[in-house]
Amino acid sequence: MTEKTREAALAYHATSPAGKIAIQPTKPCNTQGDLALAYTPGVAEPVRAIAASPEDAYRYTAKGNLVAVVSDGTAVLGLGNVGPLASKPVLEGKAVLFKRFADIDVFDLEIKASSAEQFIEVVAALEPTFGGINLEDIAAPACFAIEKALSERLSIPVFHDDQHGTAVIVCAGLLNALELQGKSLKTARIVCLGAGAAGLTSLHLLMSLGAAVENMILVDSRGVVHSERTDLNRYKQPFAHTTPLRTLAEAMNGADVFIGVAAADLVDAQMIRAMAPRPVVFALANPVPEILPEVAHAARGDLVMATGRSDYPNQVNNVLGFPFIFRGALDVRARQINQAMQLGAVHALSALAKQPIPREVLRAYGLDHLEFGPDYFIPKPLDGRLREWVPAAVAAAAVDTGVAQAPYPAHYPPRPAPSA
Ligand SMILES: NC(=O)C1=CN([C@@H]2O[C@H](COP(=O)(O)OP(=O)(O)OC[C@H]3O[C@@H](n4cnc5c(N)ncnc54)[C@H](OP(=O)(O)O)[C@@H]3O)[C@@H](O)[C@H]2O)C=CC1
Ligand SMILES: CC(=O)C(=O)O
Ligand SMILES: [Mg+2]
Repeated sequence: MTEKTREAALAYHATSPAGKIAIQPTKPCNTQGDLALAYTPGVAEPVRAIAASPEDAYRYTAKGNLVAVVSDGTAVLGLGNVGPLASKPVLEGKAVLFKRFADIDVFDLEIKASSAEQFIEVVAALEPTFGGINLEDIAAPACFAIEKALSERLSIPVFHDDQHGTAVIVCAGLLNALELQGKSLKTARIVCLGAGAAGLTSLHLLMSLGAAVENMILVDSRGVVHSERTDLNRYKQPFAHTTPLRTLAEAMNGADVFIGVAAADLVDAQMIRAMAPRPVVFALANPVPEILPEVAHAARGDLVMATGRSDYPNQVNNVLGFPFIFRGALDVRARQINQAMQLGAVHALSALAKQPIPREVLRAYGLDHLEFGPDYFIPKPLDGRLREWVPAAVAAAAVDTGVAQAPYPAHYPPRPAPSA
């Protein structure tokens, strides 16, 4: 990051009021009469109603449109375990995006927990407050057990954004990028650098779309994940093949796809040159990718590329997922966000990228023209059509798979065909 950008980012956050989000009332509270409704004695009426019928919480409180964005600060972007307090700008950022893109209200909750069990207890105890839980920036492997325990205990959706949000966008982006390169997901040789929340879950969702585990090479901080390693946790083990490959450089030789969800500057031009013809390079670590686009493009002219950032073309980032996936899930009161709902989002995103781009989207990005191609194979976050396309696909899949507790909303676009 340049010194100028660093200063601009700090000034942006420090401008009064500090931070990025505030809470505001939704009902008038200006007169004695308003006060008597908002607070005592009037407030006792919804209290009585909810005590008698818990479902009424969705009618009389903000619960149904309120999501907790929760972190323990153990894997904040690619900056590592910086702790819960330092995760607050990221969580406030997620809150802004939930509100800006999907009109969902958020409390950001930075939890100082001494163990995964304590973290689970704290979050589980918050269930009455929220319509859904978005776990954020919790390191693997603890994130897998935390999400599983909370999903089993709670009857509201629990969604680890870095796992499933990222996986949805990686899949949507990769389907389109491979199409542009004339390659198939079934036969593509995929190298994934990063065997944590984002990496492992992206590989699993890619497999549900037809990618073959035998074509995947997983790489972590100790090199290639292979069958002779004795240090692998149970989440990495399914990807441990018998192979002579040991280093990232060896793994990249002949690869069709590189997915980087690890840390900054781990890939060099030589590795990119060693990939197969017409490769796909997703360097998704934030804030600094595994390789910068200018370096990768200089290495060869036949690649298509994405990063996780807003300042390059093709932003493969979970911002395209979590606001819209939760919008669809909340609107049908889904009990969970299952794989069918995630795949609904994948197909909606990849299809939307092939539609002509409205003028207001071009304007927001200062562009005259853009069409489906190497510089545009995933929708842009400021595209207002995301708010229609993705929630509709997610809500339809929730209804079809029986996890919705409310019907497909009447104000949504006409129902898309059931997801495959
Ligand atoms: N663009 C997007 O939308 C998203 C991007 N990300 C980015 O992906 C990265 C990982 O996030 P997440 O999965 O949540 O984090 P985790 O902590 O769960 O996983 C990090 C993984 O990266 C590996 N790793 C870390 N440093 C290195 C290194 N120097 N060389 C090789 N591997 C390394 C770790 O290896 P080991 O297992 O050996 O410890 C681990 O497997 C971050 O940079 C984050 O910003 C994450 C989510 C969304
Ligand atoms: C985008 C995001 O969630 C991350 O980098 O962690
Ligand atoms: Mg994250």
